[in-house]
Amino acid sequence: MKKKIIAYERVEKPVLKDLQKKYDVQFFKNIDPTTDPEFLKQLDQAEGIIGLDLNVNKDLLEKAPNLKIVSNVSVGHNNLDIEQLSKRNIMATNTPGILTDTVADTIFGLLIATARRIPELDHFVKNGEWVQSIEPEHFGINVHHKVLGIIGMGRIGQAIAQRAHFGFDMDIVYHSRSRKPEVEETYNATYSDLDELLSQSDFVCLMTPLTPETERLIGKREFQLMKESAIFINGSRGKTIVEQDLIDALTNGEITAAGLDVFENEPTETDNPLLKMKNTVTLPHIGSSTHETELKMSELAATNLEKGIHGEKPPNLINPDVWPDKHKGS
Ligand SMILES: NC(=O)C1=CN([C@@H]2O[C@H](COP(=O)(O)OP(=O)(O)OC[C@H]3O[C@@H](n4cnc5c(N)ncnc54)[C@H](OP(=O)(O)O)[C@@H]3O)[C@@H](O)[C@H]2O)C=CC1
Ligand SMILES: O=CC(=O)O
Repeated sequence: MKKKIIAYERVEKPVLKDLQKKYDVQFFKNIDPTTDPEFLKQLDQAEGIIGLDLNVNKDLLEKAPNLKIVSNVSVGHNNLDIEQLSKRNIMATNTPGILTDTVADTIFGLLIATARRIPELDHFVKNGEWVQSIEPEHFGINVHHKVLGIIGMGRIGQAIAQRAHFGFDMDIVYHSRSRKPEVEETYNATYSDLDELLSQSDFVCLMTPLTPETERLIGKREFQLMKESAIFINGSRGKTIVEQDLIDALTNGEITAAGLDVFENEPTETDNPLLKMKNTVTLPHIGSSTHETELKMSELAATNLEKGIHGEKPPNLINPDVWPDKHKGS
């Protein structure tokens, strides 16, 4: 009998087709996984789950007695309760590295689009408002030679630093849990505590994972520490900031603009005030969403999944504590 698999929300078609040849795979999208009868039926038998952003918590795991692996098609894994997974000896995997450059491109694009007001002025031209030469009220802010503060100098943070240093002659200040001597040397970056980074930077770019330590990391106090001319970019997760405090900071002129790829709730509410502001650029969480990179992510997630359901060690195991002693070193 074919092994049962759940594919959830996003697995690229060629990868899904390939998996469907080998396993009994059901694909679910736009359902409520806590109540959908077909999902719950498959969950009862499933040995593997592959997909994006499924909330894998104690409740779901209690309904998944045969599960061996949850394979995220993302590098972020804040949707997974790792403690509960490990308790049940279930593997969790993600897709680090292969999306790094694509996400850094997106974040840098967002930064430039916000500083140079590209979406706003695109709308201005297409709307027929460009009827005479533009006025200073349409001018933007330089990106090159400015100070870029990066919070979370991991894989993606470093790829952003590379673009900023070599492409735009920016001065880089960063904050992470640990110092990175190699990064400091390669990108002439300076380590700083969070408050100093916030007060020094022309652009503040948030690129940490969402964890209990980073949840609501940037709120009212932190926005008030930023320069009034600062542009804030969030590429991490929406819940790493206090969204209402960002709305207030933009409304009160405590900072100049914001570029956002992520929101507290996704999809965000259509009446979110951030969507009505001229000084925000908003994206629907597309950091890694190019055809090439999404395919690679699905392929890597499928490799992780297949290894896991066949009792082999997946390359991107997040909770190595589940790997039995007899397999250590393999
Ligand atoms: N918008 C999008 O589409 C995408 C968003 N992401 C988000 O980006 C995140 C980062 O990805 P990636 O760069 O690959 O991950 P990494 O693990 O390589 O980097 C994470 C960085 O965050 C730092 N960090 C963790 N906790 C804290 C903290 N409490 N305070 C300060 N810094 C902290 C880490 O510090 P240290 O190195 O010292 O441990 C590390 O430098 C993902 O987890 C995901 O949430 C990822 C892909 C796409
Ligand atoms: O947000 C996307 C991810 O890969 O994490």
